[in-house]
Amino acid sequence: MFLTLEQICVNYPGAPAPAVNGVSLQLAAGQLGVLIGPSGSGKTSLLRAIAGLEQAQSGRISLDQVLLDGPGIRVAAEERRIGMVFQDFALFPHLDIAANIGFGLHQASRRQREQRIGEMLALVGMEGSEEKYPHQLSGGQQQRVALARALAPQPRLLLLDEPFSSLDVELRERLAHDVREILKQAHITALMVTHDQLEAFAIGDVVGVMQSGHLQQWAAPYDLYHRPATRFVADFIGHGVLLPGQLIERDGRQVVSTGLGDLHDVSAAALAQIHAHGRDRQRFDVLLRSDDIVHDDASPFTARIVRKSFRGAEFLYTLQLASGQELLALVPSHHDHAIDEWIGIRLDVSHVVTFPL
Ligand SMILES: Nc1ncnc2c1ncn2[C@@H]1O[C@H](COP(=O)(O)OP(=O)(O)OP(=O)(O)O)[C@@H](O)[C@H]1O
Repeated sequence: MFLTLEQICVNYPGAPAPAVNGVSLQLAAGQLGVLIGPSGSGKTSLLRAIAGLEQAQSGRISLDQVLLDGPGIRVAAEERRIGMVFQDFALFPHLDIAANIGFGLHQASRRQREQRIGEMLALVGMEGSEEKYPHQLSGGQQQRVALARALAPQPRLLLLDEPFSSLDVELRERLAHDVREILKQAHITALMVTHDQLEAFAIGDVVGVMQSGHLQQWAAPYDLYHRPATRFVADFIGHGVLLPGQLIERDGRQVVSTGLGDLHDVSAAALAQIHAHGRDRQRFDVLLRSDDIVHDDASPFTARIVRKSFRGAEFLYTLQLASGQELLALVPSHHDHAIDEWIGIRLDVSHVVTFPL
């Protein structure tokens, strides 16, 4: 693996708990990793430890087979060849774009520097901007220049800390896709921190969810969404709700029975997960996402609409069962029902995910 972290801990003096607590993860060369998690969960601290700006008190960090941090070893930040892009662009306002991008290229000849600046501007789609100044550029353009500047000295790894958070939502989405393409085209290995799940999914080959210094799961976006490893991840990613379930045999088949009907499509992986619950494996919680609940007038199960929000193609309904439990359901927006109306619902769960009680 290109980047390997093993059991990294970061403790700030006087803090009651470690900011980063035993985090291990790996990135292959050219892979894009993203860390998400609530405020204060340790994402920035982890990034700074990788950059060498914060001391990891224990654990090992290696990059391209070289140990950067480990017992008795600490490679200085400026020798790690790690580039960083921050939220606030941090371009030098008094330098033109060429000088900003060329800032880290002191060892290159003038010709090499000009060539590299030209290549970097082309990479981020800003050819011909050499003589402009940062204040003449939009926020998105400034962030492209910041990316070009970080990539110019050919870092072995790029770290991005909330690079889009000061941009408006529409621009963020576009820039997130562009940045993924730019990094892939340049075969850069990168680790990014964001608050925004959709951004994480749009950019990351692998996404990690942090909570209280721990890395709860490190997985492909699809697996994070469909096979969350912990209740925290299930809730944090896609607002899953949990419904009591039970493994029973019906007509010779093992099914998961819930208050909203049986789930027949129980994969071997789901059964293994249920068996791993141990002691009380007959009863557990089943994860339901908004796209697992289908509006069906013919269904014997009904729920009351408590809230609804229009999302264009769909409504996101908050539903309440007779038991009082709330569920979220995405319903095509041509089904426009009123608040307090009872509608028929049916479960259509393609991945059964369970958690022990
Ligand atoms: N320099 C510091 N000195 C002491 N404590 C710090 C320092 N930097 C961060 N912390 C604490 O470490 C914990 C993790 O902070 P960190 O900034 O890494 O989290 P984060 O997940 O990046 O948060 P956010 O999403 O709000 O940026 C928090 O409790 C924070 O208060």
